[in-house]
Amino acid sequence: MTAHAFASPPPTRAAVPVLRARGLTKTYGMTHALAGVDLDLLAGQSVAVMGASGSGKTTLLHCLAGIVRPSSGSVVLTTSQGSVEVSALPDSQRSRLRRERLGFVFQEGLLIPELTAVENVALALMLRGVPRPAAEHHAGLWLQHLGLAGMEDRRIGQLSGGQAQRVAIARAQVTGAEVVFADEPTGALDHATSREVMHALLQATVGGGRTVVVVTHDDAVAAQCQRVVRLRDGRVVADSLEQA
Ligand SMILES: Nc1ncnc2c1ncn2[C@@H]1O[C@H](COP(=O)(O)OP(=O)(O)OP(=O)(O)O)[C@@H](O)[C@H]1O
Repeated sequence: MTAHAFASPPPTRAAVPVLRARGLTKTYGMTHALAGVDLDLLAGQSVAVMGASGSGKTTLLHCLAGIVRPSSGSVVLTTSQGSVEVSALPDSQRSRLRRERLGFVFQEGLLIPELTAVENVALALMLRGVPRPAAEHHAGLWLQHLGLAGMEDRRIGQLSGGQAQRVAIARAQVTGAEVVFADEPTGALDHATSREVMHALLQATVGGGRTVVVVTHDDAVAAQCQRVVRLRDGRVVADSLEQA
């Protein structure tokens, strides 16, 4: 079985948005981090979310991914397993949804330094009940697929920043997540490595019919995505899809 076979692409649902946000607001005290966002993300689409510091990018990502609940508005996720209103779920069900149906690549990687590359990736499967030998086998296939053959048994601290981000990409992909969220996935990398990591991320996601949402300050990273959404003061002020 190949890495692709284990995390097979979902059927095409071109007309139905994978994520549909309506009237999203998020308020922290006096701060309106999101001030009314409507957004449809399609299957197989790569979307960069850009904007100045404090414009609400991470808050939007966190609301879309069910990490935080919006103050008002809704987020509906539609995958091959059906539709769910993420924003209406209690905390425990949102955690489960994130673990089972979504993938995450954050700048810090969220990798466990004490574990090896293959153990970090396998953990995502073991949390879903896959026995360790099978989990490590499939984790190894994804690491190979992302150019990390021979590095499976290194701890995270023994990898370069770009290699560690590839481990994070493998971890986000190994469960077959149909939507992957990346917050500044290349923020700590040099230009060439950033390009390679973005390429690996896009190949592993969009290449398999999955959707990827990337928060970034970097124009070069955004240019690798199919669509760019710009935020200002918690609102969408530009969307390359609408301009196209
Ligand atoms: N947990 C929180 N508590 C209070 N205020 C918050 C919280 N999270 C975000 N904010 C505020 O909400 C606004 C939007 O923050 P957010 O992190 O979404 O912006 P951003 O565009 O991702 O910024 P950056 O590019 O600097 O990461 C900011 O004014 C921020 O200070």
